[in-house]
Amino acid sequence: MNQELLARLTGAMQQASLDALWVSTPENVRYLSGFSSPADAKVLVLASGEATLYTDARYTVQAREETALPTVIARPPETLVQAAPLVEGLRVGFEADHLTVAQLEQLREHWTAVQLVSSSGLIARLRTLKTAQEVEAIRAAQRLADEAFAAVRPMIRAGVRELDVALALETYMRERGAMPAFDTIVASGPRGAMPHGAASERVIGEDELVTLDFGAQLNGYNSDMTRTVAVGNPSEELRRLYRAVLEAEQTAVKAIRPGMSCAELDQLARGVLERHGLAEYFAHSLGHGVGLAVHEGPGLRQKSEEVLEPGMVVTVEPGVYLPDVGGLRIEDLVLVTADGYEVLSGSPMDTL
Ligand SMILES: CSCC[C@H](N)C(=O)N1CCC[C@H]1C(=O)O
Repeated sequence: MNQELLARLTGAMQQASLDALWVSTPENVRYLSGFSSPADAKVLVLASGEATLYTDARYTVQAREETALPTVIARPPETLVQAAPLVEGLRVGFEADHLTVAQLEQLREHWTAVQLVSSSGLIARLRTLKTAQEVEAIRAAQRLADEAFAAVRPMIRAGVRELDVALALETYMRERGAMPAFDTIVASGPRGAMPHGAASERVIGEDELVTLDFGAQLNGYNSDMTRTVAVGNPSEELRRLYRAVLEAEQTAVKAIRPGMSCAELDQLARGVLERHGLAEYFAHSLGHGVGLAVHEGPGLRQKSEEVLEPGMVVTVEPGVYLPDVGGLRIEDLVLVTADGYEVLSGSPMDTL
């Protein structure tokens, strides 16, 4: 864990009046420790800045290779017995957004002389601002996704199953050491009306739009991009939808700069779709931060109170979804820079 990050975290803990933080959210465990099996690990951070990784004997060698943090090898609930002397008499925060009720009961059982405090978003807020190293990791993940798209684009035609397109994208990424960041979305024809239309056995038809939303997870960091491609000659109505979504996407991307409010950015894209009479079909928020998690802060949504800052990496992904007709989405991955933005996704977009 770098010293600046540690100082920011202990500062946030102090503000929340915490003497210690029990970190259980996998992405946060990885963020603090660099350990690549974070679902089987926890980190205890003390206000003094001392941090310890707890994992079990399956990971003895891996932990030695991957983390600079002192490591305790124990399996829960022995983990809690081991940590108990460090937290005795302290106010200890736990991550309410992740810890299950059963796990909280275990903490209560083993840490009897501890004041357990529900905390939320302490590390998530730090994670919204990426270091140069993190930006490089996301850039590499996106580059791989772009290459996968270029390799698979020629097979997206009538007569091919959505599943086979998804498999080709995922195979390309897996062969190069990555995993799919999430279930690859390939939504063709009327399935385009499903924002999360994971690839199905449907065979792509002639003159349809096909929405592909996918990402690579490489060294823990994710990418996220959507392209909608035309097969044959889609109808003028579908083209109209496509052009409206493209305009909304480009308008929002071009407005990105530090100080821009996330709610305002969402409204900018929504306003474009409104002028095209399509706002009611834009069924989700404009975008979200991307990093160790595919979905993280900041949220580019109507009720957000967040403001863009340099170092944030966000998606911009307006879409329209018309039940029984179809729909589409176009999404770029964008870095907020000191004086504007840089689009990290490099795949070409169709012009319709
Ligand atoms: C299941 S991960 C989906 C990734 C995708 N790019 C995405 O974030 N969205 C697609 C529809 C809206 C948005 C979402 O909020 O899930």
